[in-house]
Amino acid sequence: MNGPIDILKAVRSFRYAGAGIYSLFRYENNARIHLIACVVVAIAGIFFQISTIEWCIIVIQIALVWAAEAFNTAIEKLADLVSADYHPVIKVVKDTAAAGVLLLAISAVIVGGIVFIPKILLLF
Ligand SMILES: Nc1ncnc2c1ncn2[C@@H]1O[C@H](COP(=O)(O)OP(=O)(O)OP(=O)(O)O)[C@@H](O)[C@H]1O
Repeated sequence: MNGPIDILKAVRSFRYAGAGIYSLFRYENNARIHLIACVVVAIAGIFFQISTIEWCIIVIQIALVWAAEAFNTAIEKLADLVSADYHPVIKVVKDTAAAGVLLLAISAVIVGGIVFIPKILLLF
């Protein structure tokens, strides 16, 4: 882009991104599951009074899973547009995009375990 920064264009981009976030949580089942998991983790974080650094790591993990879910959904929609019928390449594209979400979800569960399991054990 040449010339000064276009603030209005930046604001419009935020609005479009906001619409994407709305549609993600409104229509995508997996994104809703991640949202519920996030609320549970936030409640646990408050209950166990986790440290600032633990909050930072958990927030990064949650954002990674949500971002992966957003990219996965975008790829799925594009794939459906490119080929509504079965196609072996579409299968690989969708499965690989889903694998990205799964890998980050596994890492989030491991991080959650490392942070919360010792605190849960202390309750007994
Ligand atoms: N057009 C297609 N060609 C080949 N395989 C497909 C196609 N559409 C879906 N699949 C296979 O079915 C799986 C599920 O695809 P689908 O698009 O239903 O995603 P999903 O995980 O059920 O997500 P959502 O319910 O949010 O759409 C894919 O991972 C892929 O293996």
